[in-house]
Amino acid sequence: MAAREVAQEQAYVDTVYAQLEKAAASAQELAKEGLERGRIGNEGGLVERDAMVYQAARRMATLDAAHEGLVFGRLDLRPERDVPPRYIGRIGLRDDDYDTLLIDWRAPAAAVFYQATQHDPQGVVRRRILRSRGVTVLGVEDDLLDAEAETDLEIVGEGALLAQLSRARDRSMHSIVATIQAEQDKAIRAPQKGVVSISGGPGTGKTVVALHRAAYLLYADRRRYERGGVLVVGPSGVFMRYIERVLPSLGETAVALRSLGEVVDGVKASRRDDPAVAEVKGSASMAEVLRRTARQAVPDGPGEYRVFYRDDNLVLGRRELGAIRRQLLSMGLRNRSTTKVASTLIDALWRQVRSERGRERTKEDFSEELRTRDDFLEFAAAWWPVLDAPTVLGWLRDPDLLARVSEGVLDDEAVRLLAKSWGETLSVEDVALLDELRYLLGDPPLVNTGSVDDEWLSAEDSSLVEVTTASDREYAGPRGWTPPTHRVEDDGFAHVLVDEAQDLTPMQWRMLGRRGRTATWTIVGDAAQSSWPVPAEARRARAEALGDKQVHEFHLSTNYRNSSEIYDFAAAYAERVGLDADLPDAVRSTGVAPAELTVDDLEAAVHQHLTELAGSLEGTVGIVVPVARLGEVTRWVSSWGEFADETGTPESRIVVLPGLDTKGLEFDGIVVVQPQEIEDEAPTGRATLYVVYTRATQRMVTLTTP
Ligand SMILES: Nc1ncnc2c1ncn2[C@@H]1O[C@H](COP(=O)(O)OP(=O)(O)OP(=O)(O)O)[C@@H](O)[C@H]1O
Repeated sequence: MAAREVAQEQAYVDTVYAQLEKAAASAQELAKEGLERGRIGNEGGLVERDAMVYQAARRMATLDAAHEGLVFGRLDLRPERDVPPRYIGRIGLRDDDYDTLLIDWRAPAAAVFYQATQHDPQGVVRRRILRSRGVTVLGVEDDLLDAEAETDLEIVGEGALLAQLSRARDRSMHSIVATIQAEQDKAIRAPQKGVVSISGGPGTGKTVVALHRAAYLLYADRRRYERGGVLVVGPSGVFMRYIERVLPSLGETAVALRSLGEVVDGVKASRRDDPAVAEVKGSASMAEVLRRTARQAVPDGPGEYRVFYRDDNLVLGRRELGAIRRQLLSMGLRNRSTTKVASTLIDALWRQVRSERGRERTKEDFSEELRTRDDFLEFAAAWWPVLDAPTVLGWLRDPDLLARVSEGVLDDEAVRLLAKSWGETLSVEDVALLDELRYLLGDPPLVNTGSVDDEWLSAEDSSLVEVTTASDREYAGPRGWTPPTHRVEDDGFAHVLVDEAQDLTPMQWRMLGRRGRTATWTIVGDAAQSSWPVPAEARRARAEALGDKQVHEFHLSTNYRNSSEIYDFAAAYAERVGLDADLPDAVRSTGVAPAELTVDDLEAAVHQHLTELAGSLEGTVGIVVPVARLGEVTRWVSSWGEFADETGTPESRIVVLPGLDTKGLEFDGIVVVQPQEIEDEAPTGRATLYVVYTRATQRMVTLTTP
């Protein structure tokens, strides 16, 4: 019976793929036609070409992405409705007569696929999930939702969800379109306005649900979100690589995926400060410290200007210059005031002109003379240069300046920690400080480029070689969307999605808030997994970032990641150490409890258990270590030749990583090395260890020396 059902579905799926081929061919045709238009050689042709090539590229990207597992669902409704079965897929497709062949999973007509339950079947008799590889249907799994309906439908399989959850994990997250659960679907399709806040314990699908929500929004209001951009922010580069395939696999690329170290356009940081330093740099007090810093005189700038004018010796010394600086700062952002510097200095100098010969001339004469003097112009430029944020952040390396701007805001210990924290490269925590300074300083005034723009647009100019088209830029890679410039005015997005939000520092909330002033938001987090030690301060910063937007709360209550044995162990730990954890139900059991072992020889034990897990599990294995042991354990593992092919790259099956870096990730097997040390490493070490204990899908071993 099962084989017969599969064969029937295969016939339908074949029809859909044939239509997909046709759609792809017509998209290519459109691209070709567009390029032809570009050759006509007038501006209209170019614009049309860009629009057509862009549309075609978007269509092709969507069609390409949808290829794998294109058709994944079928709904049979009650017979009295007398409608043919509905097929649900990654994209929508119509046949040549414009009849629906496949419904996009995000379309209203597909909602019932996710929301119908036995308790409330909503007219659905049978929900069927098709399991495929490439274009081949491998099997079907059915749910009978309405046993009373009179039909001759066959029921096959025993639950697509459990089959999906038991699969071996690789290093990337996968889309869950086929098995989205009803409570998850509600969050995905939540009203677009304001803020959707999704909470839930470990493994409840917060991340994957949030990403499907981004895809849903792009579907529901493509114009708005594609134009304004969707920003997805996660804790680390490793995490962003883990999730980066989900949206493209749903056909969506108009999304900027950024880790917290990459939120500021053009900046990339991955180094993390020590927890104690991170606490200082992340605290809201830093906003005041930076405000004062951005008002300081340029540290190596000139301290005096002298000029002899007719009979007068005119001098601007430190005190006068300080007053002029404050006056300029009161007039607007520092960089924006560059245009007012010369005239303000001239005003101050003119007030010193007292001699008769000096006063014979007008102020305009005086001004004109100064503006042609090289020494004056050089002085003005050096005294009030256009400042970029990294330069000003660098001022804080000077202990005297740091002490001056921190006075009364940071305590001595915080100042000491900051003073020795600055490294060769920016840390993740520095990025939010940098962003704060960008806004305090302002963009420099735009230089007038005259008629350059007009020249660029001239299609007659045969020397004009176009390097990229809009579609090249958008579809260049998985992290597609970028703002048009690095200027603060282009920082805003139409939607901001924050994952692992419980870890954001107040300064990071400020940074994101500036990107989402007019945006809708999705915020995802679990307070018990927080590694930020001052939650009340972060809550205030979050509220400020969101302003008066309405917040819609959603809660997820089932853990789909961990086996129940592993999650019971983690939950018992959370209770024992007093974490106020949101404890979901874990639905899948393996019959294998985690092993807590005390060992004499740590290296030999890691080797033994890694060998065992890597041998018995098909998917990924993580070795989680205290930060202080990262180098040592990494050396061990790379010296064991048998794992050489499976370690060493970001895609490897076996990875060694510190506790904090496991946030958001999952592995089939986990070896936890010295859990007590992980707990003791930071004030929030218990939350970190709880995160570590909730990463494994199948097996977990903890190793402790006596
Ligand atoms: N409806 C579903 N069908 C299939 N798999 C699912 C479903 N919901 C969640 N999962 C899987 O459960 C795992 C956990 O999901 P996810 O990482 O999104 O959880 P999370 O709540 O963000 O976890 P954490 O807070 O612990 O990082 C993933 O492998 C995800 O694919």
